[in-house]
Amino acid sequence: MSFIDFSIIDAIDIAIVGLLIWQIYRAIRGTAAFSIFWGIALVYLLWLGVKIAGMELLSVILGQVMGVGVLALIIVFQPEIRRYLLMIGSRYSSSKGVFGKWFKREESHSHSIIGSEEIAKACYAMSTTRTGALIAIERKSNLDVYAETGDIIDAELSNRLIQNIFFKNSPLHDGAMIMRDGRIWAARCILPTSENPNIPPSLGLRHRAAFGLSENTDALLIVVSEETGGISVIDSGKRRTVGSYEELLMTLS
Ligand SMILES: Nc1ncnc2c1ncn2[C@@H]1O[C@H](COP(=O)(O)OP(=O)(O)OP(=O)(O)O)[C@@H](O)[C@H]1O
Repeated sequence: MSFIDFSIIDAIDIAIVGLLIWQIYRAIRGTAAFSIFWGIALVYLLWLGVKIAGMELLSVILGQVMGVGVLALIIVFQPEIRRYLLMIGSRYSSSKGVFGKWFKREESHSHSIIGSEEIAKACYAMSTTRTGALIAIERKSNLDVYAETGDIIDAELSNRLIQNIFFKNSPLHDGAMIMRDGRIWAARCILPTSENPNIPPSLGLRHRAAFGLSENTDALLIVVSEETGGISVIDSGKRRTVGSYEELLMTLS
């Protein structure tokens, strides 16, 4: 009986396959790729059914379709695969290699943010005018994959330029601004939204996007609420509200 042969290796094997399927599901749910994935899964099930039923000709044809299907899958899912691999890379890469994950956060906290004064001035000004803003400051995790979703600016950091970007009528105001090495790297970027059920329902998509990036990377996020003018700093998935310019400057320095 095959059940008697069931070993710990088989259990690990099944667990890894389950985890892979779960990760694929998470990566593609809500996208057009999800429907394609289901289509292919159905063809695969049909192929298994046909094989069990002993229908030789159909089984050979569907087998060929499945063989070519793997290649077709890679082509169809190319953008998703690329985004996912980049996401994994940016999450786990650091100068310390694989183990960097455990060290980088602590290390990041000990460094002050370059240009913190200009950022704090801009955020405080936007808070008083209730201008919504979302700023992601890159640390060790590479944010290229997110910067690519928007427009690369690579401009010198200045209080006025930040305000100009988030000014309501500016074509760049929507989405997030990404900062790298003390420069404004990109604007109008789309960040992954968090699905954490513990985020207060009063916080909308801007805040959820900040939580989402913070959960996936070690970036420091600043959110200025358009609704309340409140400033939040989100770091390692934890939000801290900041009441004054001095407090924000202290948090960033
Ligand atoms: N995934 C995302 N990535 C980047 N920016 C986003 C994302 N989703 C929403 N935003 C930004 O957030 C804005 C909508 O914010 P929304 O009002 O839903 O959020 P909020 O957290 O309630 O913030 P506020 O307090 O400013 O209203 C959008 O116009 C867009 O600029």
